[in-house]
Amino acid sequence: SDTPGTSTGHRQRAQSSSKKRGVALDVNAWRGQCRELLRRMLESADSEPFRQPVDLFAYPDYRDIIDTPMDLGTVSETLAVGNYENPVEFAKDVRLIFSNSKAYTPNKKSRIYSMTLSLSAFFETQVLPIISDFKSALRNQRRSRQHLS
Ligand SMILES: COCCNC(=O)N1CCN(C(=O)c2ccc(C)o2)CC1
Repeated sequence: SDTPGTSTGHRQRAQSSSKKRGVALDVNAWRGQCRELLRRMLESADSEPFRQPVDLFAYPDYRDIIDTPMDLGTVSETLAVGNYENPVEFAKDVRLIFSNSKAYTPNKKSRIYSMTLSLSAFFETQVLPIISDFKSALRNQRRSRQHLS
């Protein structure tokens, strides 16, 4: 505005969440959304083999094949202590669970591998909007900070 002494003319409100195009653009919303997604996966019977680390006494050759074991309990703990910076890092660990299972399975008809397939199909549909909402919130945040005087 041109009234001397007022600075509202060019300053954007640099809020963490602002309404834009009907979506709440909150750069922190992804964490609660990922916790809820994990909760829904953990309640599914398909996640049973993936809730805890692999028992190396039951599968003694597991580490010959798998370099980086991962499980939903570990992902849950990492999220809870704040060690994921964004939903992309979270999705990378969850996807590691599924790629480990695909690498270890002796054949594509194994029961545990088939559980991986249905669980990962569910995961991918649910995590996509979480990641795209986070990226648009980040773009919006950078846009509004950029114009700050
Ligand atoms: C109750 O869960 C205990 C911890 N979980 C496991 O021990 N496992 C889960 C990971 N895993 C496989 O993805 C896999 C693919 C094909 C076969 C035969 O196993 C190996 C077994």
